Amino acid sequence: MKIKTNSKQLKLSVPVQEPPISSFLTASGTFHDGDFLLNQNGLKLISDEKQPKHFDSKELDFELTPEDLETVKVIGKGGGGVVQLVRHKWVGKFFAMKVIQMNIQEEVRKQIVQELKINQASQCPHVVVCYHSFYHNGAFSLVLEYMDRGSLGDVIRQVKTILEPYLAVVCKQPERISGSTYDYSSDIWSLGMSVLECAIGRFPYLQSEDQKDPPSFYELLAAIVENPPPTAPSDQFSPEFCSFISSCHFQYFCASLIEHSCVFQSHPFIKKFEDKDIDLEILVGSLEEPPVNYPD
Ligand SMILES: Nc1ncnc2c1ncn2[C@@H]1O[C@H](COP(=O)(O)OP(=O)(O)OP(=O)(O)O)[C@@H](O)[C@H]1O
Repeated sequence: MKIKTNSKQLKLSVPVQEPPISSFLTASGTFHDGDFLLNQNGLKLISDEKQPKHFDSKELDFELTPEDLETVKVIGKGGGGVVQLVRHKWVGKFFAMKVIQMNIQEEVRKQIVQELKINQASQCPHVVVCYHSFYHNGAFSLVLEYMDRGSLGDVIRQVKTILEPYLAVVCKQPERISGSTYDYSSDIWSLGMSVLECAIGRFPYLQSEDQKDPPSFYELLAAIVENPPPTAPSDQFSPEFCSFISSCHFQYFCASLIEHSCVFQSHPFIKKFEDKDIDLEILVGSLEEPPVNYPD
């Protein structure tokens, strides 16, 4: 007898085969990924000449090991892990320590390694300094410059919206990070969305001002795919600002044009306040609450 089968019903999803632990962790507890080595002594990069290059504590004139740090309190939580306020036991200096649990999934590990490499290599004065990083007891720890006002998100929670002149200065600073060869179209799109959120005081993909909870991942995905990209309301914002937000979308959807990008270098919105000497300290000074993460 011949049984008729529906080929669709026979589809099986095969679980992704993750590489064995030994492919990224040595027996002595050193995490490795290509030329990247990380353990409780810190980070090393093996150059082409196979000479390990040690990364010493950036800009610090004292030693920094995990044992030198004591936790004061937890100050934040992000997608990647928990952020603690820590104090150097002997010197008394405060740091923010981001602790990310090692993930067995290769893709997530690659992202963590990428973040660690970028943090380590960054020399930009507008990027939070990563003084040191460790891998210990199954977790990555990044010892970061402590920002006593928290993140831009923490500032918006207090001021609700940020005025255009300050946003222009903030945008001008990411420009300095990226330089003229910046070509991450999705990050340009994210910048546009973040700046718009700061300006209107709510997540741009929310349906209305009453909807306080951010959408779920799938709601967001559907909104991005099905709707035109959010724009700045032209009756509330300058033509330059509205054009800047639209340009960020445009750059994203026309990635090939990125090379010739004029978004950061010469966009009228960025240039508009250039000679006005806008000081972000005035924005920070206007916050009513004391520094959110200040030690008790
Ligand atoms: N260097 C820092 N100084 C002071 N507070 C910080 C510092 N870094 C992070 N925080 C606090 O911890 C919170 C979480 O930060 P974290 O970088 O883990 O996540 P995120 O950037 O908000 O999101 P994601 O993990 O998705 O990137 C921030 O919102 C902020 O309040």
